[in-house]
Amino acid sequence: MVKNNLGLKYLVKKFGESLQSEVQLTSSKSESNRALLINALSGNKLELSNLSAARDTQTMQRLMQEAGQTWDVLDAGTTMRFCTAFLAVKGSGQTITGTPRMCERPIGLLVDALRKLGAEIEYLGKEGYPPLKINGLQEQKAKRIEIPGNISSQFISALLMIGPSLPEGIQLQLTTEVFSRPYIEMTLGLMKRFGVTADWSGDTITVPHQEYTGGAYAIESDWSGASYWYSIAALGEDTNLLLGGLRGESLQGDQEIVKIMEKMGVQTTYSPSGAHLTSNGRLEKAIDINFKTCPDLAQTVLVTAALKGVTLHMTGLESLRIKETDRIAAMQAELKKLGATLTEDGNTWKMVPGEVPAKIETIDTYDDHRMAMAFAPVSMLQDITIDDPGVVAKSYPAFWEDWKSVGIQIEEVS
Ligand SMILES: O=C(O)C1=C[C@@H](OP(=O)(O)O)[C@@H](O)[C@H](O)C1
Ligand SMILES: C=C(OP(=O)(O)O)C(=O)O
Repeated sequence: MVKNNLGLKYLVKKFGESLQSEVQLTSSKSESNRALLINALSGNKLELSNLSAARDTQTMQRLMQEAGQTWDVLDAGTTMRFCTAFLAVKGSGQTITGTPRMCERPIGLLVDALRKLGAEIEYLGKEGYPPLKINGLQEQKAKRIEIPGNISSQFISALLMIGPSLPEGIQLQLTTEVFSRPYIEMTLGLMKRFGVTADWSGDTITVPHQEYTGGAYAIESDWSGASYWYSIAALGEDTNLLLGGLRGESLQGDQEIVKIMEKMGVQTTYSPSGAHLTSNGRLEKAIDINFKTCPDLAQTVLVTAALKGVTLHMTGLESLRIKETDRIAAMQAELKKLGATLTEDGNTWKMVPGEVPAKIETIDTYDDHRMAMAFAPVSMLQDITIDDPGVVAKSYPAFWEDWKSVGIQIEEVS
């Protein structure tokens, strides 16, 4: 089990002032975990700096260093999918497992693809889910692999990163529309940074056999983590906030938060130090958003909109059901506490804000870091209690410390 501080709650006190401050943001776990996999596949040729302190990244780093018989990824999706692909080329009978929730998150499409390439993979529990026992491929049996792109882009990223190490390379044919596409582009972008070329034409991505080159790379700050600060800025008045370490040209699709929040009052400009957030006074009362390219922003945007009286018409939320928790169900329950309703009609969702109660009930977090971080900005309007605040460690361990550093008061309650 992942040990969060069970039983602990944080009372985040209302912060009624205008926020004039700066924060050095945590770095991206998505970039970090890709860089760590590429480093391992390259024979440790990379010089990485600013690796994320996220538990998901620390776990990835520890597993790669220990190289033991049992790889426990805890609740880290990327770590599970990337290490499974790594073991499919380098493994010799290792077991890979994770938390009970991780063993409910699908991996069948990745396993099918790796088996076709020639790896021997056995399901130790339920077919299609971790835990797995993996023997690395002795001989490559296929090069062209068909894979749906609408379940998790992490399967595709994992296959692409091992592609150059395969004797014949890999050719992926994406058989459905692609969700979370920017994460695949991030993968290809980092591979290119380390000397590997790939071609994405139509629905086919081709990676020839080649060697990763070495080189130095500083991981960028985390745009998903930045989204909670955008929420604070949207809910506060007269904000002036510098988020250190973010770049205007990012590999991360969650930079989309800039465009979304422009419609809810936050303007972004860049300097060499990072992203500067100021208030722009705008508020659109109904917004259409497709979260297909940025699913991790959904919770932040839903909470911000619910509190600003903005109706959201949404598509692209399908993958939320198979993340750290069923995020649709969790959001339906918790948004109710803010007086809002989230309804589903086929492949579309609608969030209608309501009257925000004068005292909001404790927010439950469902072992999901993004539940805690998305609801914390309620404190711009009133006191809010967040259950199991330690969940943030998965991606942003310094989250609460960073909040305190700008003057937000937090008290432990039980
Ligand atoms: O590749 C990545 O780093 C990620 C891809 C996304 O997952 P899916 O591709 O499963 O949507 C995202 O939700 C996750 O937090 C990180
Ligand atoms: C879904 C997430 O992570 P993962 O899939 O890597 O567990 C996330 O960080 O929101």
